[in-house]
Amino acid sequence: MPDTPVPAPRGTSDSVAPVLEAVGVSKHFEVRNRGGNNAVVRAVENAGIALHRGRIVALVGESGSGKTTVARILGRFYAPTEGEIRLHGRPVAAGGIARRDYFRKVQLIFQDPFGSLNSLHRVRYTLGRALKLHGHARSRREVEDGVIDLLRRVNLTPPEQYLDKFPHELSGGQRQRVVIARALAVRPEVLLGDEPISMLDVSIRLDVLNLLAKLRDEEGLALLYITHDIASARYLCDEIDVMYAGQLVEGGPKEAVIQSPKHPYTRLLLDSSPDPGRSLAAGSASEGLFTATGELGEPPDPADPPTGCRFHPRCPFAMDECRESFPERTEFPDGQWVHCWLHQKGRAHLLAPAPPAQSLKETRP
Ligand SMILES: Nc1ncnc2c1ncn2[C@@H]1O[C@H](COP(=O)(O)OP(=O)(O)OP(=O)(O)O)[C@@H](O)[C@H]1O
Repeated sequence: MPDTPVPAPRGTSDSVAPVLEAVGVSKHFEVRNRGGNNAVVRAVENAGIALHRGRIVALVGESGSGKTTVARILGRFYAPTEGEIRLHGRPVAAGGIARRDYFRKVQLIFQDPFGSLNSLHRVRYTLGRALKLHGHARSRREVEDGVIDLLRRVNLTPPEQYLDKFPHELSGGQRQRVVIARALAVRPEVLLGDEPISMLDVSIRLDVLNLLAKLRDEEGLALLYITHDIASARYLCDEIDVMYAGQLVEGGPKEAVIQSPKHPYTRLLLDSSPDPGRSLAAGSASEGLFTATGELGEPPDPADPPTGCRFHPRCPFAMDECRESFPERTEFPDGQWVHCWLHQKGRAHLLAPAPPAQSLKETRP
């Protein structure tokens, strides 16, 4: 993996209105627990996320933190229990925007390229059908040209080599490119990628990340990139949002979040991954820092989450306030933000990193 991350386009997300936005969304699932009683899984609580043209937001968090649920709410697979989704500022719920129109603008890419494609259909049919369904090609010639163009855009070249392949004749990375091409056939403005590289061979992950970067830079797509892996988030994204047990705890420009985390949970994540470049190159995302639960402890049960800030039982700085209520958002001039009582109570200095052992020795009298 190269050292240099893909450069972010100029401008900040604050300067323009978001294409797609989740505003104060919660998702509660009603389930039956092991004892046969009704329970409510509080998968996402009052989350806000904004996706802008030509920018990629990473949503990171350990397994079960609610990332997929956020993507499914944004993709209109789930209706939020509370809050709303806005496309170009217009609420989408209750007839605001027809589902078909919505799916023309917003496409979701799943983790599993194997399960996402119909094994009985050749690439030509899969992509051609998507073009026809959305009215972007009619005649045989238009469909053929459109399919070839899509294959080129996802770097499956020469395209003729892929037209008549079945999914099982493609590698995992090629299949994921076909999945992305099918999403592009719709001409969306937003792509929601739910761990789009985690099931791919390590050797081809970087290619798919670079393809997503190209779609951002050259086509101005707004992207949500869901991952366990901070290394790939740092490589690809412009912003990183951190989710813990259904609550978005921190976010902002990626380097600000990585260099100067403002939430103890983000700090723990980063401390568990001293070299964020390593986990992408070394193996699967699940081998990265988020499964190092020995260090991070167990996440809470979403059917019985802790009160207040859900991180407080694992937080070394927990105060009474943390148990009582979830803090307001603290904003910083560079666009970084955090929900943490340390900042509300003037105790953020506790988060400052300890000086390295060497410099301690040097300054000792
Ligand atoms: N349809 C559902 N019914 C009941 N509970 C659900 C449903 N979907 C998700 N959950 C629960 O909501 C919580 C958040 O799940 P979600 O899949 O969004 O997390 P995640 O961060 O994407 O995890 P992973 O990284 O493992 O995919 C989990 O406790 C999960 O079990």
